[in-house]
Amino acid sequence: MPCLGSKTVQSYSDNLSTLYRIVRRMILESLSLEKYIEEHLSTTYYLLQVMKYKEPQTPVKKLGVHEHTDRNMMTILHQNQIDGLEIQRKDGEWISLRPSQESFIVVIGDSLYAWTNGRVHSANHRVMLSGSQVRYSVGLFSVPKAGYILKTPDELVDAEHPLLFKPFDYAEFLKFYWTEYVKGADSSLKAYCGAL
Ligand SMILES: O=C(O)CCC(=O)C(=O)O
Ligand SMILES: [Fe+2]
Repeated sequence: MPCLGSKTVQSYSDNLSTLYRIVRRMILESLSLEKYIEEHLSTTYYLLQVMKYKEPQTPVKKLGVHEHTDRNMMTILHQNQIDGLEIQRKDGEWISLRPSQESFIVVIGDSLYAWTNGRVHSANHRVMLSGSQVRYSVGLFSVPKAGYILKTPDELVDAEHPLLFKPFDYAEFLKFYWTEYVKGADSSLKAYCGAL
């Protein structure tokens, strides 16, 4: 990747985090949970990650990133014009995304899925590569700060929607995740603090 320079990276992250805050506000407003907006924004930090996928030199699709859900709150992705991201629908079918050059893709993570008691879905996704061009993508990962307890608001829990996850500290969950992951055990958020 060409050298971006720290100023460019900083202003890019600033703009993306503004977009993040807009989307987050829209989600909370759609759930009538505006009162939590400030709390959420002040307990979130951002990680900007640049990913480079080598050209696979094959017409047959090759795995770039294994299927997964993001564990954090929300991820905003942008790619160069080389496609590869695939999202799994709830019925199991995989969809290849063809975003325009101006598009940003919002991926909901398990933490927001848990906090909203399943109201927003953290979709399984993966990267599949083909062709002879290098793929770059940039992701802004919004992450809950250590020590902040993510607790599903009472407004989202009722007889029809029983509590899915007990309150959790994301940093503690990550410790659990990596410990279980290396053992090959179930390291999902459900295994850590599932309430059902
Ligand atoms: O490169 C992409 O488009 C997606 C990468 C991704 O899903 C991730 O880093 O979590
Ligand atoms: Fe991801």
